Amino acid sequence: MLTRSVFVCAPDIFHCRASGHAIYTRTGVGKEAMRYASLTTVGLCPACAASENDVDQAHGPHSPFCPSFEVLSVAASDMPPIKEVLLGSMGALALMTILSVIIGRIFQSVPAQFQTTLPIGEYAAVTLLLFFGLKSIKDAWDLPPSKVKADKKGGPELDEYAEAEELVKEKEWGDRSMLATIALGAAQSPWGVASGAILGHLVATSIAVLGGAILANHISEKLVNFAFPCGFSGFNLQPTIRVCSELGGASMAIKAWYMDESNDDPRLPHHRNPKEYVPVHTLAEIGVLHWKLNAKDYENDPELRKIREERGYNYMDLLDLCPEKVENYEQKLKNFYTEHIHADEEIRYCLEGSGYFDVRDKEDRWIRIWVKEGDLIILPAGIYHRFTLDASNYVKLMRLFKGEPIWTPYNRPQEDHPARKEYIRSLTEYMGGMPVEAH
Ligand SMILES: CSCCC(=O)C(=O)O
Ligand SMILES: [Fe+2]
Ligand code: NI
Repeated sequence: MLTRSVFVCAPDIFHCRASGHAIYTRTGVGKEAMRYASLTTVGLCPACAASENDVDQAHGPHSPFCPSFEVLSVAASDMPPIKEVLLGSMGALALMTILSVIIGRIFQSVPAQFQTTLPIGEYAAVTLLLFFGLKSIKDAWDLPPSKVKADKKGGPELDEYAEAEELVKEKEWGDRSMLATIALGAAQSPWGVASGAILGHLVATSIAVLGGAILANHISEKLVNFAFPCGFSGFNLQPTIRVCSELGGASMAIKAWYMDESNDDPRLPHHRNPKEYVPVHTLAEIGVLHWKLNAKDYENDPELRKIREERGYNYMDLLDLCPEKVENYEQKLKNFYTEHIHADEEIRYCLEGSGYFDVRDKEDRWIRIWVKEGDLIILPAGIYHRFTLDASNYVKLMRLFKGEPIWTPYNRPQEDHPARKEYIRSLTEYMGGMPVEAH
């Protein structure tokens, strides 16, 4: 039987007004896209498509997120040329992809406050990608071998439609790819995502159109389901790498990253593009130690007591960093953000709110350490550092000290300061003295 593929989409199954046969259409945004998407025969099944372009009555509003590229065999004589099909569907897909990316951006950029303290868009991206990727694999896994259709020689068309209908109901991987696009658009560079997704669709569409007849017999449905997560990720390699790095970041005990070079507001995160997280062992290598404690019960916390006893931190005070409680608030913040060292360790335990401790690494790059409730960090004597509030604009810190507290900052440059020299020496030596319980 002569066949050519048509794109179909789950919500767009309706019935031939003449014969009552199920008809599958390619969705688009609005009539134009639909028409381009080769739907001259919509409204009538190919067999009854004597009259043309009776398109719209049967068709409700389109979902803009429905670029499914399921494939169905239809008698070729009733179909427009392949070039039109390809161009039309690509146009619709490109439009939907761009829309998705825009939606993703809006989703991300809503409240600046959330964006910096809680990267919702990025977590959502990771979650969605994981979810759809895994679901696709699971679907493939669950698909019984009997569903893999045996080659059928020109059976009645009605059967093929019915079978395709079943297939369509079962899977909506186009929708999945759109959701993933929205999510990636939220988390990543919009141009990269848009071009990656469009390229991905172009290749998938070409394969679908050209190999439509083969796919229509869904010999490789199982394969397609396995291939989807890989393929989509492949075409979005860069964003995927970023999402993986985001996953890494989300799972970190304490978040730290290399800073960009921009002079924007210090209270913004100042991530590099792409983000570069710094693992705790790298922090440990430059002598920065970290513990996660229960800040809610800091007065009775046995873990805190143990650290204080072991390290001799007999002095303690609380610093509530807000304009009402701190004298010379603005000036103090300015001083905190001026690069400096101390002759002693700087020990800070975050009880509420959050803020950024920036420290220089061995190559003199800034590492930004995001300290939140429950984070206790120790900066070694002699390390260049500074502190700023983040977008939440509030932090309550416990300050600890061995003996009488001395907070004197020595602003950079301090290459001849004994504490600096000692610190440099300790960096070049084996850092074996690190307490192992720090994490
Ligand atoms: C607000 S505590 C951190 C600021 C700092 O580096 C310091 O106090 O020396
Ligand atoms: Fe300091
Ligand atoms: Ni612990």
